[in-house]
Amino acid sequence: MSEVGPPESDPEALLQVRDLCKHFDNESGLLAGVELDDEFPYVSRSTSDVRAVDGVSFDIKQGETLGLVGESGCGKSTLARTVLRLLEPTSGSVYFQGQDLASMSGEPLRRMRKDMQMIFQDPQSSLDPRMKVGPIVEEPMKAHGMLDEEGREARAKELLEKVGLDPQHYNRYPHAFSGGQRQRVNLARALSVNPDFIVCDEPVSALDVSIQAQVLNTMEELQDEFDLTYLFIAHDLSVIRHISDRVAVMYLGEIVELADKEELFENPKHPYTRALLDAIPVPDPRSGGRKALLSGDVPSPIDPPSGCRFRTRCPSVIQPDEYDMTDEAWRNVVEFQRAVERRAFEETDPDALRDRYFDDATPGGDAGTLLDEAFGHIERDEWDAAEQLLVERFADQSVCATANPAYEVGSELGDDRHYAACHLRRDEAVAAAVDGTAFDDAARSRPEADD
Ligand SMILES: Nc1ncnc2c1ncn2[C@@H]1O[C@H](COP(=O)(O)OP(=O)(O)OP(=O)(O)O)[C@@H](O)[C@H]1O
Repeated sequence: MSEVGPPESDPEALLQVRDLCKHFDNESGLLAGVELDDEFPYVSRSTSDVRAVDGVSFDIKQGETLGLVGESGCGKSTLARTVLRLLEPTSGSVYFQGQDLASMSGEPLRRMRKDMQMIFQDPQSSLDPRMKVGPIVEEPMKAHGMLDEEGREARAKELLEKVGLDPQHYNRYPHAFSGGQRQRVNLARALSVNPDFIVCDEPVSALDVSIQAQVLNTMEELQDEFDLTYLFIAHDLSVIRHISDRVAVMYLGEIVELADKEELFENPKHPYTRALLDAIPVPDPRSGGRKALLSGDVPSPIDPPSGCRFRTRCPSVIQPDEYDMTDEAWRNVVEFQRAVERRAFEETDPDALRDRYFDDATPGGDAGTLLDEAFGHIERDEWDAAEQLLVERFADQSVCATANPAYEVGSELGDDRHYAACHLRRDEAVAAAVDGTAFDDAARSRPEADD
């Protein structure tokens, strides 16, 4: 890892993460160490890795909050823990205050850890119920040999007050506090060792909405007062919008979009970000609350799709160059192919399927011939053959499947960079690079997918 060298990026960044990967050995999971093959030959056990974090890069500047958002299981917590080196990275680098964390160990790493604290989602289980809150707050100071006993008590009381608690409650046990108050105790504990950087992993998700805003406001006040830098993880976009300066959107182990908060919310460039934003509950009662959520399941991180990982659910997947269908006809092909993959219908009559999926637009030419072939397979109950044909000749031929997208486009709001991992942005990225609104490495696109 150390041969990766110092990353060339924002020299003022407090944290620089480059191409970070964390893969879990699948064998450490449920069937770890169990020899099944002889006894249960029909149980196939994959030895492939879970690619929980797979080539993630970003910077966080001193004093800013980077929000990290994504669906459950996309790798947010693994990324956070790997950044703090609570988990050993599989590859890639993390530089904190210009120092390569991977090359540190023993006492220097322990000292560096003092400057990097973490707050977890569940304020209940992260506080030892047998300890009073005063000693809980003092614990990290003790571990790092800070101050004497009296000094630690005075600092703990001062911090309890700073986070909005009554210092007189120093001798109370955690059960005497509400969820929001317990999270404030956690904040005081993290602050006790005077850190520069705090990773907040879903810190308000377990709290009532009315309490969330109060805790977030306190976190913002503390950030100003102590010049703190936050990596703030949440799956809730309204929380992310409240607290972040910039936002990174994560999908299946990768960052798919990263931009200034306003830019990301007002001018999202990735179809996944748009889908997440569309899923935010709308206050207007006539809208019926939530809009449609994304269709289809998130693929397994053991065998993620080639190219763009979102392509198997993307509503805007790009038509392969070799066809010349109308947009409607291509959308129908995609919808039909996904329906066949999911075995979403029982109908096998070609005319009925044509009516159902291609009523408004049927592809002609080669695409039409291939579709007829697929209809024939379904009519003969050869579902696997139909699926293989549709996937290989349509889905797998798209640039979305054959190349990894990575583009920088011009930012309309704010003057920060806007990264969008979507091939739909290819032309914009090139234009941005040409007229100088983006950066030198804009429009860089990674080579052909290797899987
Ligand atoms: N120790 C582990 N061994 C094997 N796989 C793991 C391990 N920890 C996490 N994973 C897998 O890695 C992927 C990412 O998990 P992670 O908990 O980082 O996601 P997340 O976005 O934080 O989800 P959530 O919001 O639900 O906490 C998931 O597929 C998860 O099952």
